[in-house]
Amino acid sequence: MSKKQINKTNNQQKISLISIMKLLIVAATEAEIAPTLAHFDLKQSTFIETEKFDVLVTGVGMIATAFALGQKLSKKYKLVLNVGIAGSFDREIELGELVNIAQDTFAELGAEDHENFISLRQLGFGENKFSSSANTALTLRKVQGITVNKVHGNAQSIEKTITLYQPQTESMEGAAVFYACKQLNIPVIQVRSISNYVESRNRGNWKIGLAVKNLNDWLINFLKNYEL
Ligand SMILES: O=C(O)c1cccc(C(=O)CC[C@H]2O[C@@H](n3cnc4c(=O)[nH]cnc43)[C@H](O)[C@@H]2O)c1
Repeated sequence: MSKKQINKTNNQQKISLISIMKLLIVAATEAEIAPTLAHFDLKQSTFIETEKFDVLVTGVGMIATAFALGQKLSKKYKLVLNVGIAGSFDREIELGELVNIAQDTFAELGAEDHENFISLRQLGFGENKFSSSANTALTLRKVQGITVNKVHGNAQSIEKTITLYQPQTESMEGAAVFYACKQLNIPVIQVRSISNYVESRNRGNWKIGLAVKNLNDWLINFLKNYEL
């Protein structure tokens, strides 16, 4: 075989290896990852492919996330990284702090029983709590999250949710990403930047700009150091 043919074969092998070992970044909105896309000179789109990683922008909420992952998640990804902003129940976590969501629970899946709530698990319909599963070493605070359809903004419902789950954070997608990755046995991590406290709704208190900046500073650094 000539030197040229050997190089060609090696390049083909490299390309096929890359295509089966990629990282998939999952975010709900383009706004949450816009600085990272700009940094790597990537055009905004709902699905972006690069040599090292792909980016999937799902839309907000569990249904949009499940649909988008149903379309794009496959065994060619060796790791899924769910990123975004989130609310915190825990006042020890500062606004703008990044957290590693170690466990995430579908908080609203179940049945009301008068004043009480019966979880999906208690009803006997399967698990409602899912875990981050990657070995990737992250030096971020590990927290327990919940995933909701309806962002909390009422003192009474916040109290009930704290009693039920003792959560530290909430998002609208995390548990759906963990669930999809578990179905395909793909390692997954979720990193969120805290934009607001979970409290009686006061949008003026949210620090979205700070949370998005800190998230993207971290993500750009992670991607620069990420090896296939
Ligand atoms: O208004 C903006 O400029 C803006 C920029 C980037 C993102 C947003 C969002 O509203 C993102 C929605 C996204 O945020 C998560 N999130 C944030 N706080 C909470 C919360 O307290 N409870 C639940 N989810 C929260 C959620 O995952 C949404 O997908 C706006």
